[in-house]
Amino acid sequence: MTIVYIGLGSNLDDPDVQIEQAVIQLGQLTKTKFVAVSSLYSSKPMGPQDQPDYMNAVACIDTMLTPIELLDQLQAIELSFGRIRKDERWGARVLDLDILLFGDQVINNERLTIPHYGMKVREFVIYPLAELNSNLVLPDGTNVSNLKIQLDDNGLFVVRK
Ligand SMILES: CC1(C)Nc2nc(N)[nH]c(=O)c2N=C1O
Repeated sequence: MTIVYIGLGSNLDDPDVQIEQAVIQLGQLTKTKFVAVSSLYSSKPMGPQDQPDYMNAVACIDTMLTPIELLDQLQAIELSFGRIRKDERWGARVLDLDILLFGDQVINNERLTIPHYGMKVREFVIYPLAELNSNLVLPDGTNVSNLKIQLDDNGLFVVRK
């Protein structure tokens, strides 16, 4: 089994409901045990500002799936929520499920970049991740609590514990 952290994001069609429903779907992944989910956070859009604020959370699972098997299942969930893969890059979306960390694995191939390429500079990832595990150390030795201290909260706030 491998501990995996997944970033959840939504800013369309009742984002809080999208996140809650997505968490239920994560609990139904094959060969996987659901471990925990962070509080629900509201965050300003990173990238184009002409879109609604986001709802973000981070979930933790313990899985026997391979990284690609997990990616396939997460992309299927996104599609089932109406996410069109050709969504405008950095545009509004109904649901984003990003694999942030897959154990201490470092993966770089055409389908997967793990750890997630932008996670260290995203308060809407680092704050919920530190909430779940303040002692977490990334594969490159970076401590998540130190990353949180260095990151401005950019107006991030907890909507629901
Ligand atoms: C468009 C981009 C980069 N901006 C985001 N901005 C925020 N605040 N939250 C997200 O989940 C998010 N996801 C994205 O994909």
